[in-house]
Amino acid sequence: MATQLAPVGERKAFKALQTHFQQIGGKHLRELFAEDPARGDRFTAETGGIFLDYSKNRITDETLKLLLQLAEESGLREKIEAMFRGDKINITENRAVLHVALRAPKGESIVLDGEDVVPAVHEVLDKMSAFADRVRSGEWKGHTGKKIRNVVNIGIGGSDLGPVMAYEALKFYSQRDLTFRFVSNVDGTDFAEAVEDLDAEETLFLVASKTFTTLETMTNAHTARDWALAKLGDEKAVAKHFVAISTNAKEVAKFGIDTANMFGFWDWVGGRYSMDSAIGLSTMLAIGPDNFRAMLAGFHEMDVHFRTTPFEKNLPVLLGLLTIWYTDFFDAQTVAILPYEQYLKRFPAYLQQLTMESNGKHVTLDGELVDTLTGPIYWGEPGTNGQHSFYQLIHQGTRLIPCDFIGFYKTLNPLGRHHDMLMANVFAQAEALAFGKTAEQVKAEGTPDWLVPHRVFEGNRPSNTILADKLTPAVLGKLVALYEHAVLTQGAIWNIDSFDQWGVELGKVLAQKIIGELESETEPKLAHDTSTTNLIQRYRKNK
Ligand SMILES: O=P(O)(O)OC[C@H]1O[C@](O)(CO)[C@@H](O)[C@@H]1O
Repeated sequence: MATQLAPVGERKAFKALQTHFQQIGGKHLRELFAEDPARGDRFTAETGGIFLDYSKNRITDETLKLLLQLAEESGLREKIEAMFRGDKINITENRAVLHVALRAPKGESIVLDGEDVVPAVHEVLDKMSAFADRVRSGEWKGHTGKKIRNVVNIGIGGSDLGPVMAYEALKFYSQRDLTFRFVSNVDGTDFAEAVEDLDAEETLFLVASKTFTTLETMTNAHTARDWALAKLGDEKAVAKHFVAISTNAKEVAKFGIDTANMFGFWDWVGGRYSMDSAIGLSTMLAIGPDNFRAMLAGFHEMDVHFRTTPFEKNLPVLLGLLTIWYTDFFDAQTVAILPYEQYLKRFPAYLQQLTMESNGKHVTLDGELVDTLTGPIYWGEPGTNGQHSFYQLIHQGTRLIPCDFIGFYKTLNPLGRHHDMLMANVFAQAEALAFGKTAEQVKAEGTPDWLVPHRVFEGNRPSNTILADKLTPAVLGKLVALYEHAVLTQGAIWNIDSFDQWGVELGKVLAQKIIGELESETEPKLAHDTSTTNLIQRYRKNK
């Protein structure tokens, strides 16, 4: 199915950007601000209380104009509409991409294959809410009649990273007499440590898996069942202590969970786009149905903004285009996500799957090799901790690392001067990265000549600063949707499938084969390369 899109490098706007890059790529942010002092007022955009200052990027009005032209020429508008309309834009899996339907308000309609999907979304939400209310109030009892005090989410990838991130991000709003744990790794230590101090009689397991066939999750779920039944004794206990979140009712029933205790979603929700589906049940149990719905409303607000706002004022589009600029013209390899909000400590890890599983692709939708770099590496840590760890390299290393700073006007935990100090660091870091410190400035401070080069800050390191009032469920929804749509923006330009993940398959298949070889009672016939064969043999000998 040809997309009719020329390779990125052959598009008119891209070629114009290449010429433009020759002219301004080497310009320093000091010069850009000197020539255009008002850029700090102009290169900003805001929606629903999310403010983006992108003036400290190595761009001019012309850069922006050409990037916006590239978006138009690449069919971004049509791509956005196609997603919202429910077209099967996940071409390699022949699926619609409708995470936006998960937060569509009641009464809105999104028709897929002749059926409006929004009522089903609200049915599941209502079922989740009723269940959450029962658990939170203590009405839902375990097999021996005790209240549930512990919730353990078992899932991996999108069935873990979103729930963990949202739980941590919204802990301030959580019901504190409920303990939450998240088990993802097939490493038994993850499960063992998670339940070490828990009482099975008071523990509810949420088995979260879109497919309900994922090796790690099913292994952990079976171990959890054995652990629970060892204490509770009776198969019937499963009904009170296990619920499933999945699209696969057949496998859920096979596992022994009553499908009445299953919260469904659909194949048009990608794993990494699912934290606002039933996969978010742990989030709802923690913060309650009203807060969860407030989060969905936040997501929806950003969806409407993305769909309706002209590109030059559209936050996800701007964020996406800036990443294209650094990736494809400056050859930047990474993007650093630097939240100055302790509650967002898992946000960078969450964004890693969202961005890298989505845009880590090497062929276009037409199956041709892409002719530019695609998805960069996303990484990061909360400020100010990162400052005392890896910022040295961002400031003075040899790589260009565009940074996203995320900060809030208000803290949820006001403590003396802490918040002003925290936020002073956001502004100082972005300023230092952009403007640096020249040799003249260093010398003028009386630094001996030999030390001057070491103390020079080249500057010209670009960053975005994203500010919001305070971290609420709605604001979290807006932030996640902002990055989701920035991912689509990038994918549209690279003309790749941002919604499949074939790259995770090969390792999974090989591991299945090797498991048998590691566990075989008799010496297995190994048909690997010499390195893999030796490693397997060494493991077998020493395990
Ligand atoms: O929810 P499931 O089906 O267990 O899948 C978990 C994760 O595995 C992947 O398919 C691949 O790692 C992710 O896309 C997904 O989020």
